[in-house]
Amino acid sequence: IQKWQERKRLPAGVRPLPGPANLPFIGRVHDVPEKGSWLKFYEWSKVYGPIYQTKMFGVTHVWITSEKIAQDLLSRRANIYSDRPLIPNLPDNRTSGDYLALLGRNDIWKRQRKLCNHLMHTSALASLHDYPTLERNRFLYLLSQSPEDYIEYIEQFTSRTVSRLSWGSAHPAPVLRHTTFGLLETISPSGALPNVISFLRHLPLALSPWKQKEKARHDLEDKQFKSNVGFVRRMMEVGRAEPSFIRTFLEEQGVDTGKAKADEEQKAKEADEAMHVVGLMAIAGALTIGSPIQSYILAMCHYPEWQAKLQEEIDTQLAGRCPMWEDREKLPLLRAVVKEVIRWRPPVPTGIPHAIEKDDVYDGYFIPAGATIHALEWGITRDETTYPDAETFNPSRFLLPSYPTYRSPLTTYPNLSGFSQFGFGRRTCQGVPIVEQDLFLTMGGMAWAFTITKKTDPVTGREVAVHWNDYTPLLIAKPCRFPFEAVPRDEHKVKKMREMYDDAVEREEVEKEESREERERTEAWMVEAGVRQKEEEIPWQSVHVSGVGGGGVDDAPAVRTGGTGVPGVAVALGVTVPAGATVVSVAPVVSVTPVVNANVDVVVPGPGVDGHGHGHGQAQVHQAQHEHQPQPEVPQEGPHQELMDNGKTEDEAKSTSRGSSRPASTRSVTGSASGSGSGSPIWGSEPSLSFRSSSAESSDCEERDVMDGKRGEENEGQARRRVRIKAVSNASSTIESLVPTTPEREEKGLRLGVDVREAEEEVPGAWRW
Ligand code: HEM
Repeated sequence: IQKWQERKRLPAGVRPLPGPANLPFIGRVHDVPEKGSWLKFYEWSKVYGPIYQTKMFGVTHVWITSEKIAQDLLSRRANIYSDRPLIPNLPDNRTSGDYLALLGRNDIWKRQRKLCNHLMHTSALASLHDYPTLERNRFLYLLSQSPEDYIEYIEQFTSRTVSRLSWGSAHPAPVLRHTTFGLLETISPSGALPNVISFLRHLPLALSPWKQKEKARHDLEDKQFKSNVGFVRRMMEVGRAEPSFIRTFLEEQGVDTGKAKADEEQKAKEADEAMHVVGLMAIAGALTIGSPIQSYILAMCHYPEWQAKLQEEIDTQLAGRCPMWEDREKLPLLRAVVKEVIRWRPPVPTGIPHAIEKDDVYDGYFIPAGATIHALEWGITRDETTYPDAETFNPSRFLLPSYPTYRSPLTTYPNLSGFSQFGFGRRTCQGVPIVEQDLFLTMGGMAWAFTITKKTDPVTGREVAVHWNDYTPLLIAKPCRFPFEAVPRDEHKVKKMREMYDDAVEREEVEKEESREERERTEAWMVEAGVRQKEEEIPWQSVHVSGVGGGGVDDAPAVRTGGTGVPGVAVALGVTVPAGATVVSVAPVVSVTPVVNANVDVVVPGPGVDGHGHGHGQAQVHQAQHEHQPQPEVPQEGPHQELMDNGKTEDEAKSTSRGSSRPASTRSVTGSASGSGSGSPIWGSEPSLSFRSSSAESSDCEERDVMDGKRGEENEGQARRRVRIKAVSNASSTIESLVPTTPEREEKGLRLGVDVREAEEEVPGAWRW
């Protein structure tokens, strides 16, 4: 019947679009893999041509793999091709006004897009207030300290930068990350079943796990957005608001009252709408930009020759300086690399779909009203007429006149403006200035600071394989974790990175204090939403530091003088201690109960403890009773229950880790929550307890994991860094006398030592805001 109806709709002489034969009702759903769906759609384009259709549960999907056709339809016929389809798992997406990018073509969308455009333009004129540089400087140093945590640091970079742009502060970044990735799941075809089996959307809330999850996520997001705007207002009142999209809006709207009530109501409505527009901009920034940053590292592993050329350009043009945004005219190759990374591995490979509002005919083919139109970005970037030898990463295509994509002058081109990867027509991406600056600075900064290479297996001496195209399956695709080395290029850069980081951290001090109220509030919401565990439920870890020498007690003077880290305490923190860092963290004495968990970074202390009879330290990791735990002052960026969440039973997790400290070099080895570590060395070149038990190739590559800390290496990495461990010495009284309890510490419930936060701020890699 459906086929007959469709044929009846066809105007005379017009053909239906080609495409694979459809099964009744489900169409071709079964053919589309969950992972890399764009590869399948691209494969079909090789069979059916650059515009073809598929059916899925009665909906017509049109796939376009030619930039020209995408322009012809989505840009030149924008009056009928600018709507958005309904997202079954977010059924009010076209009308609610919460997410501008998902709105239908209606007045709300027009109004919001105008505002978004204005805010973006204003901010771009002020060079985004240098926020990307500030965060880039922080990012480079963190990456240098722990390259294996690159995903975490990249996500921090993108979410913190866009939080600053949106609300003038980085404090909303952790919650933004959580709610944003939840939204990505909600709207992605592979993220929620109703998006594929659309009738599931009719299930009532009580019966729909997808609706329940989305509601909880949305509630949290709403509270957070309101809190963020409240924060900006509060700062404006005292004249301390940093520049931001919201501040621009509120300033222009005029914060003065004394107007007619109707005006005030109208203003409140407008402010509410602006809150959502800015929220969406933050979401878009937090979601997307991490993809090309990660793809850059992947590209450098496979194309070292381009990295060498890029380094040469930076070195010669900037005389050893780290690239700044003002240098862009001088660095065409860097701009070409940025563009080529996006072309080579499109961050939104399936595109964001449009919907057509009226029947249309293109090149003799019928496109029915209501069809979902996909500009398949993956296919568009593989069009050999525009991008010869498309599979190869080749920035030359934007720099040499022999290529179709060359454009002069090279002081301006290549750039990202008008690039197909940011969409078409009236729905084009509004965030290009942010993307351009973020990518220029991070990729340029990485090329300046590090040589990225594949790893070498220390046993076989062979290169460790790196995948080419194993990407996450959601709408925004990111490369699955892969191993690599990021070797600082010289000592000067190491020093410089530290200075840049210190400056960035210093700048944040005041801001942290000012946003304390909001941070505490959002922390409580995260707990309420189950993203974090309640403080009293957290299985606090305590580290029993015993033995002589480098084991801890003998190093107590370091605590007193604020000198180099104490080995035992360093273990307790779970972070690498850079030589000379002040690492002091002695938490209250808690009863030391059966040994349970050894999930910590093990730090071989650096200079400064050499003189303390190193080699005899033992670290035993215990689970503490937690009757009298102090409340932490600093909220964490992610869930902190992961330590005990690695799928291990308590028995499995029981372990005692012992070892001898190795002096001199500062070296981090990770210990695992599982395994019987008893009596085996945890320090040394071959740790018996390896946190990263799975190989990079077998890494779990689900986006969700990254945020929830449930599975996958990424989360293990986060857990390792975020867990709060309390140190207790078997000679605690000695330490207590060396580090007297202050009234302030007493108040916090801390009997001993300097609180953990102090050390965390000192040491990169610990959790932070
Ligand atoms: C690498 C990063 C990014 C990529 C690849 C990207 C790509 C895209 C794409 C493909 C679209 C859909 C265009 C269409 O429907 O034809 C889009 C829409 C949009 N993007 Fe981006 N984007 C990125 C970053 C950003 C950022 C940082 C912002 C922050 C302001 C942003 C804001 C938006 C908005 C507001 C829309 C919706 C426009 C509308 O529906 O009217 N994007 N983006």
